[in-house]
Amino acid sequence: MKITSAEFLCSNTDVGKCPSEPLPEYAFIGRSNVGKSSLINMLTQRKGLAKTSGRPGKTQLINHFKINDNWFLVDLPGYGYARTSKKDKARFQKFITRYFTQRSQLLNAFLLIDIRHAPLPIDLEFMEWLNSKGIPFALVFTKADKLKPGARDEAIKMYFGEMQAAGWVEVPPHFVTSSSKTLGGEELLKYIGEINEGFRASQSRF
Ligand SMILES: Nc1nc2c(ncn2[C@@H]2O[C@H](COP(=O)(O)OP(=O)(O)OP(=O)(O)O)[C@@H](O)[C@H]2O)c(=O)[nH]1
Ligand SMILES: [Mg+2]
Repeated sequence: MKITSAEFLCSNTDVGKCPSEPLPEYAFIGRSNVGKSSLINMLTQRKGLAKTSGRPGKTQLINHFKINDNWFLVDLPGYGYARTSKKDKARFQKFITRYFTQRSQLLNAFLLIDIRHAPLPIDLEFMEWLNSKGIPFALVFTKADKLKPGARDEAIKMYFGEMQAAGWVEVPPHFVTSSSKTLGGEELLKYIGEINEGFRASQSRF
């Protein structure tokens, strides 16, 4: 699938105020600084569309981007940033939880993992939580440019080995990306395109 148009629609903390059109939606989540906003810019080929920063904690709101006029990409705040105040952490957790549990058009979450990191408890907990809520998700190993190709495969193998040791019988679909070297976008967009098609086919039956 090709992205031909991408526009920023709105930012907010209230899921009730998110766009009301019943279009398929995909959310990017993961630790602060993992590269969520950069990946949205890479996929849409629009550099400044989502705000990025070298410092963790840049994205603070639920940001909706309308793609090809018929689906949404959503950039969310990261979790796990140690320097966020307790009050802000609780606030983020509240609106992110509401977003995931109430946004019925969310078809798939993409959980981003820095390819250099072994499974971190916070990521595994988040995966378990998504699973418990029945929210489908795929993993995106980001910053692949930081490792040589052979080391990437090894890192992913180790990651899945540890996930299995933590009790995951089936590992989720996964993608390997680099926003700075523009890698992995086509596969990810193909995946979204397939889900979009399934969604539209299921709707046209009624
Ligand atoms: N080398 C490399 N750096 C990257 C890549 N993706 C993002 N970065 C850098 O990582 C930093 C964080 O990127 P963001 O896209 O702002 O990360 P985020 O996950 O949106 O962060 P928060 O909004 O704070 O949660 C920036 O300095 C980016 O330039 C990548 O694929 N490779
Ligand atoms: Mg961000």
